[in-house]
Amino acid sequence: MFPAQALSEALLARGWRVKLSTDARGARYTGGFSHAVEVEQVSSATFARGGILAKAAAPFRIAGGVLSMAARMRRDRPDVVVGFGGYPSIPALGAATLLKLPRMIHEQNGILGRVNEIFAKRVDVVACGTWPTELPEGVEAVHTGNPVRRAVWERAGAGYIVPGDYPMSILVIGGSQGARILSDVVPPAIASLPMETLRHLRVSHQARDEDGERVASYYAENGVDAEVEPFFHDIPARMSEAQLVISRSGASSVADLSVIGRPSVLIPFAAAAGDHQTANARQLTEAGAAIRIPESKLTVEAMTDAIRAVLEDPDGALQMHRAALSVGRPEAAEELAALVEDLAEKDKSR
Ligand SMILES: CC(=O)N[C@H]1[C@@H](OP(=O)(O)OP(=O)(O)OC[C@H]2O[C@@H](n3ccc(=O)[nH]c3=O)[C@H](O)[C@@H]2O)O[C@H](CO)[C@@H](O)[C@@H]1O
Repeated sequence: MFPAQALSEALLARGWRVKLSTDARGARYTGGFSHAVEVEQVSSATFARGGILAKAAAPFRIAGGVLSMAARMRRDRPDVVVGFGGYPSIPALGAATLLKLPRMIHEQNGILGRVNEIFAKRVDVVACGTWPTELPEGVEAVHTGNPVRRAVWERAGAGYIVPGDYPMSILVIGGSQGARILSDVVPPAIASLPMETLRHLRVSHQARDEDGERVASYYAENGVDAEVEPFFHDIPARMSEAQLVISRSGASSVADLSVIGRPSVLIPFAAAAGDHQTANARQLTEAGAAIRIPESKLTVEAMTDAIRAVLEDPDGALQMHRAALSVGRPEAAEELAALVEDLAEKDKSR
């Protein structure tokens, strides 16, 4: 949802009206959007999840969503329709294709997701968050980078305090849902740090609801000052205060890390389609901004070594901070908004 939020912020600032079309589930995650964005719910469905009945009903739900969206778009005539992938984007993109409205997609990862793959050849432009992105031949593609929210780009290059003998913090995040593997491995790794380090350390740890209690008590029993939440609404602030971030390498997490510029230890989600999280992590590891630990090699010892490598080497940490910034694209939302405007203009002059 964050890339759509970031684009809506840039478009509103340029004076556009913005509507967000999503399904009932997506509508629950729109809290960060400006009140000026109208949220329109539409039915959609996935073939990938659910029982046999849900799968059998999926084509009908999708067709219903496309037709209802087409009726609304005939009335509203949006200047441009932008899809960010995922099945909730099918009705709006499907309707825009039927009505031949200007339309584009943005792909966050280096490999097209299933829905974006279907629409890549049916849209005017494919904007890419990662470069290069594997695309079918003949597709017009532009590298915009992954748009980050205003609260993130406002902290672009926020001053970095190198690790030392004063209050320090580590942020642990597992994508938008939290990651069990990080809740298993990170608390014991942090608890094994020297007393001298622990005395100055504060940890923010995002854990899944079902893991929260055991993670919080483990930290408390081992004398670690930690805050454990299922979702932090102030990640940009916490990230800019952190000396080190331990994270999955989902596209938006990598974008946030590179715009704010923080050293990280990344554990790509091994089951992600086409191993795209390893590709996402590469942007930061190749620049020297992150240490990657594949899930297959993730142990408490490997995590402890990685944390110590950053916290006990202030010069190295400073280099990692600079390296992260060198790949950040704080202007991605503006570039994407400019692309949307170009498409709207092109259509008017047709
Ligand atoms: C498990 C999975 O399939 N994940 C995919 C999903 O990632 P998912 O959406 O889970 O994760 P991302 O890293 O892309 O985005 C997470 C966002 O949530 C923010 N955050 C996180 C924790 C928190 O407490 N508060 C908070 O605000 C992060 O800073 C980041 O901006 O879509 C991405 C974009 O297609 C893919 O790259 C990921 O592979």
